[in-house]
Amino acid sequence: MGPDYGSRGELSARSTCRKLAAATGIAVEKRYLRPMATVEASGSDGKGRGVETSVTYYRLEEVAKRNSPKEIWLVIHGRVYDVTGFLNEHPGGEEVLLEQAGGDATESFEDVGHSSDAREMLKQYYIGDVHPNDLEYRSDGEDPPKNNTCKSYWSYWIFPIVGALLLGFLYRYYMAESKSS
Ligand code: HEM
Repeated sequence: MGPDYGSRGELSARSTCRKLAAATGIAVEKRYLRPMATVEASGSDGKGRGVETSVTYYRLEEVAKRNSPKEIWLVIHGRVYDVTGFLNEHPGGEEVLLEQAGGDATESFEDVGHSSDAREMLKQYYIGDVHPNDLEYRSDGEDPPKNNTCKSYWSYWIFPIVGALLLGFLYRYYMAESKSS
């Protein structure tokens, strides 16, 4: 039986975010519009041109099967990496990778304090993301937060506005003070 990629019911919970994205014209980083393993996502190629990339989602049970030296997958920060070809090259040795094989290696990866070069290398082994249903915040069956991109929209707006208001009040206060003295 193929993996379960969720039901359409979960899609409505994200409508607020999608509406916001439509209203602002800002593309949502990842779309979960269809219950499929691979969905299209909008991005930029760094030159201002829009490009279409696809994200493949893997269930944790699928990742867990890749736990032998023949095939090693790991999860780090919700992303799935196929490090089979990296086993013999890992400067920290193959043992540590084998210990984490098929599981979430985020904590051990971070505990080692890997360099930025090591983090850059991750890209080479990236094969997809953990399916949203398997992320920790889904474990209680609740819908996830709208998504990180949407959360950041609010912080982009609120902090500058509050800051500008504060500055305005301070300016008026000092002007009133200097007039009265
Ligand atoms: C795809 C995943 C990984 C990549 C690309 C990677 C890459 C690297 C690199 C480039 C280094 C050299 C030191 C540095 O630049 O930070 C390193 C060292 C090391 N890594 Fe990893 N690593 C990965 C996963 C892991 C995991 C899951 C563990 C689990 C414990 C681990 C444990 C270590 C250890 C113990 C060292 C040696 C640190 C030292 O000697 O100071 N690595 N790794």
